Amino acid sequence: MSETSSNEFVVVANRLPVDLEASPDGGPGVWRRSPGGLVTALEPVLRSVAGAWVGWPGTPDVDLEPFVEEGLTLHPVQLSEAEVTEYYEGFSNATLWPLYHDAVIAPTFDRDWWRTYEKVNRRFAEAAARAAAPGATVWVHDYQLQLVPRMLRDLRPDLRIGYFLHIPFPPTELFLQLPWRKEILEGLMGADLVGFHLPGGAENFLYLARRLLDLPSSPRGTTGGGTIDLGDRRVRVGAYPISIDSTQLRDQSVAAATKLRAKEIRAELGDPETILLGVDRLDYTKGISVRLEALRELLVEGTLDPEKVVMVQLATPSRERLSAYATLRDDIERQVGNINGEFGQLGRPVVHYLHRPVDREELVAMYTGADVMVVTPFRDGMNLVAKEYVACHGDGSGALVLSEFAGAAAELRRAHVVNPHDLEDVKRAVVSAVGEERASAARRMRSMHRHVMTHDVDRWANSFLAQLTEDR
Ligand SMILES: O=P(O)(O)OC[C@H]1O[C@H](O[C@H]2O[C@H](CO)[C@@H](O)[C@H](O)[C@H]2O)[C@H](O)[C@@H](O)[C@@H]1O
Ligand SMILES: Cc1cn([C@@H]2O[C@H](COP(=O)(O)OP(=O)(O)O)[C@@H](O)[C@H]2O)c(=O)[nH]c1=O
Repeated sequence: MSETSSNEFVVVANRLPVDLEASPDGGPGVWRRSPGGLVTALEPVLRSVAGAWVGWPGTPDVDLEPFVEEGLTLHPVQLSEAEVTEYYEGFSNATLWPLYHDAVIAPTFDRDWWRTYEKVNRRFAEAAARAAAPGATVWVHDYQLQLVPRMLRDLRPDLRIGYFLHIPFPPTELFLQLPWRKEILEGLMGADLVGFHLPGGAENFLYLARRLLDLPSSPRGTTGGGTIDLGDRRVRVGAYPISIDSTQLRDQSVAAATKLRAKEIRAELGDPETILLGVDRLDYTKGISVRLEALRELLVEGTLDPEKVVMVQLATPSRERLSAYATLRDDIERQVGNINGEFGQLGRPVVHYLHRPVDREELVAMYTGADVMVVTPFRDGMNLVAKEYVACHGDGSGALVLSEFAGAAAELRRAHVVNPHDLEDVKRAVVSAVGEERASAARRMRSMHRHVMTHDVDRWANSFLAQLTEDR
């Protein structure tokens, strides 16, 4: 243990909240906000307790000392180019990511990738062990680091260790395909508390612990959770649906500057009657192609009028060196081109597509100005975008089309819920969201807004951490 470690609360995640973007001329590089919902959710939580964050700075082969960024102590973990290929792009994002998302594409099982995953998980565990004060609380996050809880406990039995999975925990028959299924479960069993977004994830985990590790559990509460007795200690398991900084978003959405920008955006889009909005990382789990195809068919049939409807699709670049992501980009851009070629006018495309990250201010203005938010993932752990849109519509305006396979659908029940595998269902939901009578649409939105305002990210973190730090 390092003599200087003084952090009472440490978060361990694959990425730091900021990414170092290498400079093409070999200069010092630029720090940018990291992509994805994990950072959106965790950053305000960690800032409020002035904790430390252990993670990869997003660029290979950079050796950095711990540093402080706006009150947060960041502990960079170095990864080589080969480790990025095998641990991050390989085992994390071409094995676990597709397998845990219902095998939407076929997962690859590669023994070298697995060995690198183990090696890198050990490095994260060692970095966390160095960063944590005696008796500290360490919160490990997500599928990239499932072996860390066990490794960290072996190094530092004095710590209290929590683990949270941000993506779905898969149906048991899919998890059973994994050649390293026992090792993963044993890795997670190093935690005092293992958390999932949904009760179904907790139930699947408890079933697999019984079946593969012969560890029976006693049920706890009514949300699929339970307790596994290991003899010398207990592992608690439960569901903790993540959320957003709802108050911050609500307040930002009603600020004069946001309202003005939302109006400007509508004008820049030609003041159409209806703006549909999609906001995603460019990922094959997000179902972007389905909503574009639904739009195309509705235009072909004449159900939607290209003079009156515009769609904005933001697609942040993601995992671009993986072939599945490169192919997806080509496919989406072809679909956008086809719709605009067929239905756009000079200077007035029907689909406005941006393949770059959009900053928070602009994003909130887009949420505020959009009439219908379309969220159609084939599978998604939570989908914070859906909650962010709802937080921005406290006045009852707007409508949400939401896949039943996003974690958020368990809470946002008054959305226009769709099965993204059923194109007719997606079309029906878009039409009903566009055409719904105002008073009825406002009742739906207000009810979802109340839920998001009372179930925010602080509530998520507090409920997890209260359980974690309760007497063992
Ligand atoms: O780090 P990347 O490979 O660029 O990916 C970005 C993040 O994507 C995933 O986010 C998930 O977490 C969200 C918050 O809990 C959740 O709403 C969403 O459904 C998930 O997909 C991934 O789990 C993170 O580790 C990545 O950082
Ligand atoms: C496209 C885009 C998104 N964001 C922010 O990213 C996260 C996305 O979180 P979510 O849970 O919906 O999904 P993943 O974690 O990516 O799987 C959300 O907070 C968005 O506001 C952004 O800031 N800028 C963008 O252009």
